[in-house]
Amino acid sequence: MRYRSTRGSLSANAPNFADILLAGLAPDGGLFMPESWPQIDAATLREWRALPYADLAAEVMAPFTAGAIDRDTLRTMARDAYGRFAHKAVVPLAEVEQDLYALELFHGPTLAFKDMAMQMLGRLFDHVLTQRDQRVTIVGATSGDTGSAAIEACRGRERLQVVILHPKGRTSDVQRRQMTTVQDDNILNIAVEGDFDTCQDIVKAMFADTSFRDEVSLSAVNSINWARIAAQIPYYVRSALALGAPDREISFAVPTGNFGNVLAAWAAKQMGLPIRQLCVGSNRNDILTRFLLTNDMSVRGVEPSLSPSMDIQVSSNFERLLFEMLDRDSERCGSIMREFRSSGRMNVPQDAWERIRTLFNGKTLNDEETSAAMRQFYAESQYLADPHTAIGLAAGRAFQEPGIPMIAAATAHPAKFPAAVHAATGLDAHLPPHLADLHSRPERYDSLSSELVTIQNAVRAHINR
Ligand SMILES: Cc1ncc(COP(=O)(O)O)c(C=O)c1O
Ligand SMILES: N[C@@H](CCOP(=O)(O)O)C(=O)O
Repeated sequence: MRYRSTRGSLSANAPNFADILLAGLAPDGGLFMPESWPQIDAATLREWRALPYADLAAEVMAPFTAGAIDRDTLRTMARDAYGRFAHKAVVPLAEVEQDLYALELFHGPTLAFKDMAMQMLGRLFDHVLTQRDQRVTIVGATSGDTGSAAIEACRGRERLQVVILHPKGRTSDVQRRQMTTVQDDNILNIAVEGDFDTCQDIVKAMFADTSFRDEVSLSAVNSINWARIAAQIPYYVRSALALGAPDREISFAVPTGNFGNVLAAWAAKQMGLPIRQLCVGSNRNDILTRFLLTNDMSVRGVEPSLSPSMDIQVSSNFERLLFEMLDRDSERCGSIMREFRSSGRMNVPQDAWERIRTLFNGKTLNDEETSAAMRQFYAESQYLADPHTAIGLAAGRAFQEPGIPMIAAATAHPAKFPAAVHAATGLDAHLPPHLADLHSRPERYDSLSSELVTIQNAVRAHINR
């Protein structure tokens, strides 16, 4: 499989999976996309019903890594990665109401769906870097969950230096401590004055600064890296098969921020999974749902909410969908994205917007509605949802159709957001034993302004120490 940028054409020496894993972002500022969509036929899908999760993940990812990493190597990595998960099904489905399911993606080491991909990414980086005898510096932006999952997956790996930028004071205490209490030498945490978009902009600016990018061998673990999306596709396949696909249609609801998770669901549809609806749930940072309703993609300031991991305005992965909806016209895609960057407003052509509307529905919940949904799911179904999951479940319920299972992505464990859970339900959500002493562990992080050179110097100092 070869890859191309959303802002460029497929060149003769187009990169393979290993190349794009290390590159993170395309040199022209676009996002990498596979040259074509692998197809899975119904007979194959039926055969996959019997596979354990790790083996299924290797099958689903193999066409994307073809030519760079073989199926057996992927399977070994996946067995190792998912063997550490706390639930033997890895991604269990809980029926919350009739035909409304929670797909629990939070049984990994850091209790959020990010572990699903990140546990694979840590191993993929190690494999490719060892083969090439190289080292890279990963700089990641987090609104709370990507950071700890990346740190957990990469800590102690000698070919990786990891710098994670989080918005100062805007994550939950549990989320911050999961990052800042890790003492491994190859990890640096920076609390940045600003919001998640500020952190994400800094990462993109570092990629645009080609001399810095080359100096530190910059790479990415955010969902701008296609490898993240590829590793998030298998759980959509697994859960749909568990409820009868490919012999019936399934719908998904996904709480959304950077648009990576729901894009993985859409990719599964491209590959042949019979997905009927894709519903996105937003908090008050509702740029995506506003766009779906009115074709208004205009950036407003990021506002703090009960679901801090979704406090995002610029949803990076939307560029991938736009590219497809423009029939892979990379010139048009690039010019729309550049204009969006300078004006804060995206002019999506009406026909592309209409195509997107046939695929996606959106629902926004403010904090009161999120709390009410958490309370209601617990009172009526004894399902304790974290605020992000509650938004996904509520969005799913809003668009349910009779006889079609609606699967909502349960993206975080309630114990990551104890204050919000307690306020909504009166319950205390306890951390599992491996994190039970989290609040007494010493923290270590730098606090810095959002100035690009300041952060670049901190990255240099970290890798040259
Ligand atoms: C718990 C949780 N739910 C939902 C999201 C939104 O996912 P995405 O950014 O892939 O849209 C995030 C962050 O990305 C998250 O951490
Ligand atoms: N919600 C994320 C934000 C970054 O998203 P990513 O999927 O692009 O890494 C977080 O928790 O950090």
